[in-house]
Amino acid sequence: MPYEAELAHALLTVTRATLLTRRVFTSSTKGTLSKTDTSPVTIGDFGAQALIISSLRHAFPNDAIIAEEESSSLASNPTLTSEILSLVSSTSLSPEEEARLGGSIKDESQLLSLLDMGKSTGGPSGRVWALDPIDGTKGFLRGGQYAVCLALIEDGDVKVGVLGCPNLPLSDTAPLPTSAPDPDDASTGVLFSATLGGGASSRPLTHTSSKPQTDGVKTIHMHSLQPDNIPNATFCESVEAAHSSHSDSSAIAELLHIPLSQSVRMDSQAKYGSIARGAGDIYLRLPVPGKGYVEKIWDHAAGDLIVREAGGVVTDARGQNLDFGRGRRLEGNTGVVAAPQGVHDVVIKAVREVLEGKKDVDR
Ligand SMILES: Nc1ncnc2c1ncn2[C@@H]1O[C@H](COP(=O)(O)OS(=O)(=O)O)[C@@H](OP(=O)(O)O)[C@H]1O
Ligand SMILES: [Mg+2]
Ligand SMILES: [Mg+2]
Ligand SMILES: [Mg+2]
Repeated sequence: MPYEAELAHALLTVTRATLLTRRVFTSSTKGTLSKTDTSPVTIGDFGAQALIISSLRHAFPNDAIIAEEESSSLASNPTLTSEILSLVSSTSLSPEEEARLGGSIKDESQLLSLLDMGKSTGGPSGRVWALDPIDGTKGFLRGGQYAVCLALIEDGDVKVGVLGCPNLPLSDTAPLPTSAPDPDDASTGVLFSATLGGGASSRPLTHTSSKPQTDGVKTIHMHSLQPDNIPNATFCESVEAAHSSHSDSSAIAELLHIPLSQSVRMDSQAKYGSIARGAGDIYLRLPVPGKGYVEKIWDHAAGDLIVREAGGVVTDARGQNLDFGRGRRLEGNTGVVAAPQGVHDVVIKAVREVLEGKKDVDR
């Protein structure tokens, strides 16, 4: 199978990092700092990023890396740096698995330099890993959904995607969670993955060790929704109205006759994983007027592939494919609309009708 080694490595390194974030999630202190753009970052984000970059350097030393965080956000804070080092030093994997990932991080100076190895500018050629160590940091802090996200992009195309979603139900048939997860519940925690042309899968978060290719692995599919059934669809969107316009999504739902009670607000790329396994149907991410925000590739690469491999279509709000070959951001796109193949056209028509019908053209 093409990209078998990359997928196996991505599954293991995302598992190790996700289990680290879970330890921070359940701890009362999360070492939260505010970045220059005022968004939050925690010792969980830094720890997960350092561990994943360390393993990628070990396994694929010639590949470029684009990652969200950098050491300057730590602002030379020695207390937090040593907390992160102790966090990355206690592992949940077996010695054999640790060896496959290249072992542990030795000291603080190695930790800081690893954090800064995710500064590739990306572009249309070559291999680059896109990493979001905690997507939905605000959700992570408020006790909601978050995801550890890793994707391999080659010549602008996503080839491998893995999402670690520790707060989603393991069961593919469970409804979308609307309340805070119980981190001690053994039926919580799932990994989603896909390779281009190889389909999409889910598996238990903790079940990696002996046979990562087969243990607990299930092929996942979107709902096969048709236009007549759209009023029965569930759509999901960001919790933060600053990230995705809630008023526009309401107007679109109204046009499609989808009751608002069928919408679920959820942080992070857990939205992509959820619709890919049929726990929900449509993901709407609608540009907020006046912001001119350009999406980052690490917020979408893994989820885009997982949904497409599960039988969905992912485009921006204008119906264009997401273009991951334009650098660190999705420079050619605005918003995201992900839906089952049978209804994506109809959803895009409604999105365009609502967005183009408004006077505000800054989108
Ligand atoms: N202004 C604006 N508009 C759109 N998107 C933004 C914006 N600001 C941030 N971000 C990115 O949103 C990521 C969080 O994902 P979601 O928006 O899906 O989740 S939620 O808002 O927390 O519900 C979040 O990812 P993390 O930083 O990894 O948490 C950001 O990269
Ligand atoms: Mg962030
Ligand atoms: Mg993110
Ligand atoms: Mg993040």
